[in-house]
Amino acid sequence: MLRLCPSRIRTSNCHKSRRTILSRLPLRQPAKILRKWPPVSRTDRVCTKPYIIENKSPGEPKLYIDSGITISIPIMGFHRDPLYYPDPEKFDPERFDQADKIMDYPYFPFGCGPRKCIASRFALIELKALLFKLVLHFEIVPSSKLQQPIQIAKGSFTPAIKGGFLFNLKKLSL
Ligand code: HEM
Repeated sequence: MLRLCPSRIRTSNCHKSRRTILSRLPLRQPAKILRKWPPVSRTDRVCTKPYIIENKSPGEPKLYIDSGITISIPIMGFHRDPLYYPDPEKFDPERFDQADKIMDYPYFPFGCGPRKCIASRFALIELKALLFKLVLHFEIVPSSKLQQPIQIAKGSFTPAIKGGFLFNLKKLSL
């Protein structure tokens, strides 16, 4: 049976008994940068039984999906759909601030269901630890060679920046 992601997917990082200092960031909130820039821009599922997606309005065709068909699920497309995220190109962390509304957003940078990223919690902790160390010891300055505004490079499976993500690290004297 094909199981597409419902729109109310989000990753939960909440595990109160295992809170650490680094994970004291708002746990019930998504990693906001992964909304606009999900490193895995799409995932897919193979349909194992014929499935019909019913039309939502009269006149709209039903969608018949045969077994064996691969469905591509555009994670980044959902994350940038103005239906759910007004002004989707804007990096606006505050848009997630109302915790009770988070469940209403399609947010699944780590995929969903039984084959969801096995390392979703590990990846967030790892990134927080890396960022923590970086901003503790360095000032991060965009390189003069960085093309701005940034554009997505073509031909890369994961979203990559055209020309490279070039920045300099200035060691802070503590
Ligand atoms: C921010 C970092 C990461 C993101 C956004 C990410 C995202 C994803 C996504 C979207 C999938 C497909 C899930 C689906 O189809 O429902 C996936 C699968 C997977 N990821 Fe990640 N991932 C990240 C980091 C990692 C890391 C650090 C590891 C390993 C140390 C990892 C291991 C895996 C594995 C093994 C799968 C396949 C799971 C399965 O097929 O059952 N990921 N990841």
